[in-house]
Parts: sequence; C-alpha cells; structure tokens
Amino acid sequence: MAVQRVVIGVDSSTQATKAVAVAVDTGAVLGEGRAPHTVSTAAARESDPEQWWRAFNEAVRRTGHADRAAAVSIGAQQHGLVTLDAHGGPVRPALLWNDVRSAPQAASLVEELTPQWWARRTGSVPTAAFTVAKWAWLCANEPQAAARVAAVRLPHDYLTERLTGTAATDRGDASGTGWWTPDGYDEDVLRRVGLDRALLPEVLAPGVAAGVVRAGTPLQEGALVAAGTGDNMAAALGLGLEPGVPVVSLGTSGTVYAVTRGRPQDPSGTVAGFADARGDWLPLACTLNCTLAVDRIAALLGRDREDVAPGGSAVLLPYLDGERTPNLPYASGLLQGLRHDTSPGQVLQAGYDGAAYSLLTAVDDVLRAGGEPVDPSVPLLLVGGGARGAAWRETVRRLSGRPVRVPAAQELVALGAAAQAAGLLTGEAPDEVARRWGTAAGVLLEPVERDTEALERIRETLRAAVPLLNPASGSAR
Ligand SMILES: Nc1ncnc2c1ncn2[C@@H]1O[C@H](COP(=O)(O)OP(=O)(O)O)[C@@H](O)[C@H]1O
Ligand SMILES: O=C(CO)[C@@H](O)[C@H](O)COP(=O)(O)O
Repeated sequence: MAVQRVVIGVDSSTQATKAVAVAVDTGAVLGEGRAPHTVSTAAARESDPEQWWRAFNEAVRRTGHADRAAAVSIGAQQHGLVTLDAHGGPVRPALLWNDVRSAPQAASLVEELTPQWWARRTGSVPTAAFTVAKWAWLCANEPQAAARVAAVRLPHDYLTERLTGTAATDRGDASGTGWWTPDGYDEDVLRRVGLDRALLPEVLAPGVAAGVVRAGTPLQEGALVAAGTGDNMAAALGLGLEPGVPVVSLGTSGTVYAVTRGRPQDPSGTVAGFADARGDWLPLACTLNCTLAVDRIAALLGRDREDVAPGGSAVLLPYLDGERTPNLPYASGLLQGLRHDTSPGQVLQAGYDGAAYSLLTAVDDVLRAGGEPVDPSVPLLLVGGGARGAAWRETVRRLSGRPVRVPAAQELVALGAAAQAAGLLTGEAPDEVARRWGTAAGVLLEPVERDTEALERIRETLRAAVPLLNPASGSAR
C-alpha cells in the first residue's frame, strides 16, 4: 500500500496558533492543534515572539503528525514588527497590526510624501497598521531599543527563520510593510525611516522553498519548509481563490479582499494594495473591530452573541480599539438613536451592523481597485471564526444583498499554508492544490433584499460623528 504523504500548515494569528496536518493526495485533515497567545491590553497591542515559537511547537505537536510531515508552511498575522538583536533574540515584544499608537507616524509619512505617492509606489497608503509606521514609532519612542536592532522581521518570517535558519519572506506579507514594491525593497522609504536594507529578509519568488526543518522541534528534521505568507494571503491560497471572487473574513480583524490580475493603487487608502502569495494581487480592506468587539458588546449587554432582535433605529459604531476602515485610529465606540422601545437585542444587532458596514461597503471598492468586474450575483465567500455564527451570517446577507457561500472547511489560513507546503512536494501551484482538495465547498445562502435603510442610517451617523471620533489633537486611547 502506498504511504500517505502528509503536510502541516500553520496559522499564527493574533489570538492563537492553529495547525492542521493534511493528506496531500486527498486534502483530508488528519489532525489539528492549537495553542493560545497573549496580547497586551490598554493602549499597546504587543505579543512576545518567543511565545509564538512555543505555541507553534505545541500546535504542530498536537496535530499528532509532526514527525511524519514531509513539508510545512507558516501563515501569520500581517504587519507586526518583530525586532531581533545581534544574537537573534527579540529586542522587545512585537508591535502588532492593531496597535494604533503608531497613528501619528503613519499620518506624518502620508503627509510628507502624499497619499498619491504611496499608492503609486507601494500600492497602499500606510495606516498605523503598517510595519513602516511601527518602525517609525519605535525610532521616535524607544531610540535605544531601535539602536540595538540587528534584524527586522514579520511574524511569519520570524517563525520560518526559527525553523530553518534562513532569513526569508514572500511578496504577500512583504507587501504589508510599506517598504516593498514589485521591484524590491524601496530605498527611498527605507532611507526616510532610517532602516538599513541589510536588516531585512530576502523576498523569495513564489514556489521557492525557504529551507528545511532544523533539529530541535517536534517536526521531522530535513522536512521542506515553504516561504509562508501573511494570513489573508494564505487564506486566499486555502480557498483556491480565482480572480474576482470577493471574500469576507470575520475574525480578530475583519477583512474583505479578492485576488485580482490588476495591481491596486487606491490613493483614498480604503483599499490596501497587497500582493498575493503567487503572482497576482490581493486588494484588501481591514477593520480593527470585528468578532472581539461584537462579543464584548454582547457581554456588556449580558446576552448570548446570537441573541439579536430586528428593527429599531439604534446605530452602534463598535470602534472599541480605534478604527482602521474608516481611518479613525483615535475613535472609541459610539451608540446613537436610542428610543424608549429600543430593546437590548436591537442594540446587539446594531453592533453587528456597525462592524459589518465598512467591510460590506468596501466589497465593490476592492474589486474595482484590482480592475475586476463588479457582479453582485457572484457569491461572497464568508470565512473566519465569525462565519460560524448565525447572527454574523444573517447580518452579512442583509447588508450585502448578495448570495453568501460559507465553506465547510475551517482554518483556511492553515489550510492555505498546507497547500503551499504540498505544492513543494507535487509541483502544483498552491491554489490548484486547494481546488483539488475542494476547500471552498460549503452551504450557499440565497440573497435577501439589501437593507439600504440600515446602511444609510450608519452612513449618516458616521458622517456626522467623524469630528467627534477623529479629534484633531487625538491620542490613541
Ligand atoms: N460559533 C461562533 N459564532 C460567532 N463567532 C464565533 C464563533 N466561534 C468563534 N467565533 C469568533 O471567532 C473569533 C476568532 O476567529 P478567528 O478567525 O479564529 O480569529 P483570528 O482572526 O485571530 O484568526 C473569536 O473572536 C470569536 O468571537
Ligand atoms: O492587518 C491585517 C490585514 O491587513 C489583519 O488581517 C491581520 O493580518 C490580523 O489577522 P487576524 O489575526 O485577524 O487573522
């Protein structure tokens, strides 16, 4: 009997590391593992990279297949600034994508060079999330720490390097730094923020392996290690995404994206012009407040997250962490439109609506930014932890007016990483692997009439509230 070939895919996301062991030939998930991360609270959003490494080892061990996987790959949360000293240890905790303390640095970089310049050059107008703003924050606020930095990494690069000893990244994750262009690292940007090119990893071409597993992990020494990528790029691989199909992901972050053949360059900053992990593009809009914010509102109301009620006139902008889309880093949550007969269930529903609004109104922007046709009859693919919830599904249907497909497969980031690892063994493109595995199959929810009244109510509240949510002399929390 032929031996079953196994690969492991890893998602090192904000809240946890998740790993899946997958049969290369069939796509069957043979084992799963998970280990949590700690994220600091109050103004900062920081995590210890050493904890990611321990969680990585624990999660792959828990799959039960670590010692027989022939290849492995790591997808991870985008943008995080990992700073290493001359001995390879973290200089300080990593600054995460949702840490808005870097908003003033992002604003200065945009003001100095103009949004048009950034969009033309790097594809994106940087917000507080981008690595370039985090590096500028570190230099301004902790110059002694910045002076000790001998290497700058993204979360997935850091883990891949621990695993292989190779300093390597890929175009997808690199495109979220603010210092990457299709022609390589941008010397003008690096000079402006005082970062030496020699501190950055090599950007591998799609399909090139980063190296092999070193001794000292639960994985088989010598197993192939793929380049890995950012988590959204990995999910696009994991869905076997064809150009022009929009995806909405409901997790710690909310994201909407599509693979496109055209390079996005949106000077409004709503759509980030990321590269995908292959040779195409991944225009994407991202919110800071998604499942965690809605769960928090449910907890404040003392309700189960599914206990929503229709109707009413309440508008809830759930910007508990500040917000990125719209770009309001100093915002906090806002509740408007209460009446005597407003019920707690309606307030909770308003929280879902407020969180989904910016994602669903950006679907067409994402497609247009990459030059793909806007066709409302194409189903939205709904993924991420929130896609398991009925209230989330119904909110997305009602505010998009589109058919919605919910893939049965969970952990699409880890599956995308697994498909990337499998591609190293079979010679297939990772998205072809995922299509062969049938990862996007799932229940199709028919379209319902779009709730334009609710959308208009939120739009009007947001328009009127911007001066309140965006104080000129803002300070993050
Ligand atoms: N059955 C469910 N219904 C609604 N939300 C859920 C459900 N299960 C998990 N979630 C939400 O999913 C979130 C985690 O999503 P996930 O995509 O795994 O996060 P991450 O973006 O960090 O990878 C949690 O914050 C939780 O609120
Ligand atoms: O910043 C972005 C996208 O630009 C986020 O989507 C991060 O990549 C975090 O991902 P999750 O932990 O929510 O998966």
